[in-house]
Amino acid sequence: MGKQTSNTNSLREWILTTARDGHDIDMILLMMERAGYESRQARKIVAKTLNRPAVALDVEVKPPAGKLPRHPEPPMQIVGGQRTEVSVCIDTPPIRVMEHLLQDDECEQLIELARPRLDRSLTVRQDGGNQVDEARTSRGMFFNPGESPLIERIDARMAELAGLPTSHGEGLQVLHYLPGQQYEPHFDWFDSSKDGFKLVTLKGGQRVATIIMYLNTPAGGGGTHFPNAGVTVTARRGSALYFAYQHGDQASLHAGLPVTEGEKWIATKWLRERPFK
Ligand SMILES: O=C(O)CCC(=O)C(=O)O
Ligand SMILES: [Fe+2]
Repeated sequence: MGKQTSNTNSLREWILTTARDGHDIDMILLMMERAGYESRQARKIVAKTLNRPAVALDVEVKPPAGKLPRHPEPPMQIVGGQRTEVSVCIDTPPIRVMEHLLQDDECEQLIELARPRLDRSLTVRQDGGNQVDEARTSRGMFFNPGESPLIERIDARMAELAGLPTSHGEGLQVLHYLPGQQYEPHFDWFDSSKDGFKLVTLKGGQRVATIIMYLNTPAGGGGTHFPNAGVTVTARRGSALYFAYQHGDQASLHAGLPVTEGEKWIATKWLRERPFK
């Protein structure tokens, strides 16, 4: 590193080139610190340049104190009377792609029930509140746990799939993305070094698994991408993506890729280590 990195643009270029040359993030940070950058500032710039949440660069893996999910086993599972096939298994992070987890008419009903209740999606702020976030441009809504027989049935099916009691589930969330809309790389676990951690984990503790149900098949784009695992799951009506994680798990970094054509509807179920309600 030399004088050429004294302005931000060329510093960003240097970070990108160095990462492409195969140096890992710790090495890039070390080189920056040796060149006089303060550690926090270096992490911030590297995270922004490589489109990684800053937390990705500085966290410890901590297993939950509460219950762990049970990963669905191939070749198939019968959950809530629904026969679902496990078509893909990945070890790191534990990922399962599930076929026919929802029936077509359940997907349709979820979309129609959610449509009039959609609002701009929020993300959890560091102080524990919610915020509109440019990284998440979809619109969404939450069903109340067990608010109707359909929701009750789906909540129960998802809990059974992950081997956790229904009480460990957050309210089912539906998201709607139009062309260009996406959810940038993020973790679903909560970062214990953030001020709001106590508040967001007060009820239910840490998140331990996520199930993303694809309610339609977007005409283009819209897959769920795990940049650190090098995996993209195709969004297809009725299928679902299960993945599990612990605090600090870098492999679980994931993104909702931009929809390029048509629209994308998903329902997300986040599961906690302890009862959420
Ligand atoms: O849209 C997607 O495929 C990903 C959604 C997601 O990551 C989430 O809801 O936590
Ligand atoms: Fe997510």
